[in-house]
Amino acid sequence: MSAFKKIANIQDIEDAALKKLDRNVLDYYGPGAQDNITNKDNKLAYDRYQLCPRVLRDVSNVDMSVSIFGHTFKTPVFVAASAMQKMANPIGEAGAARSACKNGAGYSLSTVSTTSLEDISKSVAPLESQGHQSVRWFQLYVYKDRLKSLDLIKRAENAGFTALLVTADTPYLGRRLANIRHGFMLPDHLRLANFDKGEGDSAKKDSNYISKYISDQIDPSLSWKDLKWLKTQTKLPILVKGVLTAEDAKLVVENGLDGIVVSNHGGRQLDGVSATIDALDEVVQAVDNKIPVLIDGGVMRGSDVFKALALGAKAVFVGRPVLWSLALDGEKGVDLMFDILNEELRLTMALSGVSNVSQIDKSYIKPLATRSKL
Ligand SMILES: Cc1cc2nc3c(=O)[nH]c(=O)nc-3n(C[C@H](O)[C@H](O)[C@H](O)COP(=O)(O)O)c2cc1C
Ligand SMILES: CCCCC(=O)C(=O)O
Repeated sequence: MSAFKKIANIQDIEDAALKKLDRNVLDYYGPGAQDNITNKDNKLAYDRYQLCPRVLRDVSNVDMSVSIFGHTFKTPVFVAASAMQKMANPIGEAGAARSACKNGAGYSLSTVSTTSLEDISKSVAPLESQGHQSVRWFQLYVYKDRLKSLDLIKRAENAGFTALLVTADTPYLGRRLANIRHGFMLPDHLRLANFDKGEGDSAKKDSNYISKYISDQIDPSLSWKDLKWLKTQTKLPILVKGVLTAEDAKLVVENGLDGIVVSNHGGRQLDGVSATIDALDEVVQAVDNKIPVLIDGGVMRGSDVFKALALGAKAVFVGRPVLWSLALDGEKGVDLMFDILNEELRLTMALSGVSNVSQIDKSYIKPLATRSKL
């Protein structure tokens, strides 16, 4: 048997990355909160839906493009906002932003990134001048110091970001046991690049740096009235990230906000909540096509993307797969991730008998059948 092994799927990328990263980083990137139940279930839940393909349809051309807020993306696979990507690879957030741009995919940048939002825009500028389109969204944490958030919004607008994702599920950080046990520290050579030097330094006195940073800085009193106020402070559409119920989905619409990301933060916040794919249907029903609904959590395969689209998501974000891909090979690693997920989605669509995304609906999936008795 040949020892040669080619990376064939996202799990292969994850396996390779787990061998490369050190414990400080792995403890932070990998696990969910508490007992990791929701993080695991985000993935497993996709297997509880089966595909229901149609045959003998012309699938010689498959178009994976989707439109959101007037932008057409070449793929519904988007990059999720995750913190501190330079711990995975020195190119950090710019590697993922450039790869998303080349692939015509949506990109989102975390407030607590290790590359500034201005530098992200600079990193994609050469690609834009070659004709690639970069659609960049900014994930906003709302600080106790509102001026800090307002300043980020203005800078995001000026740097060409075209939507805000306001994270609603993190009034406090979830209990991430590996970080509590071993401590977690942003390595000394890195910093939270959207802020002046020294941001977060006082939290560094605490071994669980991130948890302390959030409790010092992020406003746990955030409520719907604050989001309504935020809406008056920017022309950018605001998506609420972290919605899991029909009730909250309706409130997003009633409060005049522009979109939803069905998310449990990759299982990193409240452990024990449902997998996101299981929450998607009720959110989509509640929203009744008034605003776009997107989803993240546990997406590892093109068929997972297909199932999310079938349940009404307009697009799907991937979080950890981007981090593992950066760890594997920087920007090229993320290119490989897109190649794999796009090819898997294209093939799932073709083998299901659909040639464009608007044809994908609930008739193409069903809950896992129980095995019939022989
Ligand atoms: C290491 C890491 C850091 C993250 N940082 C942020 C963040 O700064 N802001 C945020 O809204 N979500 C953050 N998230 C959550 C992601 O945006 C996304 O919801 C989640 O990763 C999706 O699940 P997946 O990793 O299974 O794809 C982070 C996730 C990870 C894994
Ligand atoms: C201050 C960093 C918080 C990042 C975050 O959202 C996460 O770790 O899930």
